Amino acid sequence: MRIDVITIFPGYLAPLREALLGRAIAAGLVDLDVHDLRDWTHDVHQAVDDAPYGGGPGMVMRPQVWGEALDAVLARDARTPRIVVPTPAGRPFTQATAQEWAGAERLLFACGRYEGIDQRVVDDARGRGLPVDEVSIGDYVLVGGEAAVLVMVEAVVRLLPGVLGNPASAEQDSFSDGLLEGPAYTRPETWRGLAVPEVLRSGNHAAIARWRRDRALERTAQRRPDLLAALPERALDKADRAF
Ligand SMILES: N#Cc1c(N)n[nH]c1-c1ccc2c(Cl)cn(Cc3cccnc3)c2c1
Repeated sequence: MRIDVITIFPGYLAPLREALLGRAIAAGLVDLDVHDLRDWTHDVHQAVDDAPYGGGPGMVMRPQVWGEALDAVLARDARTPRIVVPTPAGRPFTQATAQEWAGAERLLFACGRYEGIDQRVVDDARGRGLPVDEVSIGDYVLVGGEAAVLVMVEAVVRLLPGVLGNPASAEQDSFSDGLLEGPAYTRPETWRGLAVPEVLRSGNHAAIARWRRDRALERTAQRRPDLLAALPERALDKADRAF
């Protein structure tokens, strides 16, 4: 997978070259290029923003600069990317989104700042038949798109074959079966007077699986009843319903 990121703060994306993601890049599983939007300005001030039409607070990012940047970055690889534009007004980014994007050959993230990117940049890209996803990572307000891109790239890249040491981890993710993960434990057996649940030390794999499923159902019901309500009928078996 090729990932391109366009931003006015390239340094903000440095963590993408650390740890798991860094190893994926080193292993050739991911090609990452981070581009400075100001490389496509032509004035001495390298202006990337201007006042909003219709008035209002803040500034809006100029379409000319973004148009040139996107055209140039698109042309650097024959593969057509999904263009991802983080925005507070976007569709929710979920595990399902990450799984969908993990199948893409190429992702191009357009990181904006200020009050956002002139809407005509997205409209022009869509008008040329390019797939554009305007997404939000959650119901809170950030200062720009870079933090969102760090989150989304990690969520996607960890799903790529060969990235996680143990592929089962991704299969047993929270959300992968529609439920939150239950509690996890490791040695010692007792710590500060708190013991590991006995069933986990029983060696009875059926009982352990049942206990873990019950804890996942319990936690999901307590913390994310919306996820439970969204589960398809077939997702809960008779034992689940008895829980
Ligand atoms: N994804 C996501 C996401 C999220 N979950 N919160 N905030 C953002 C986000 C993403 C992109 C931008 C761009 Cl471009 C500018 N801003 C600042 C801003 C703040 C309030 C209203 N308008 C713009 C962004 C905030």
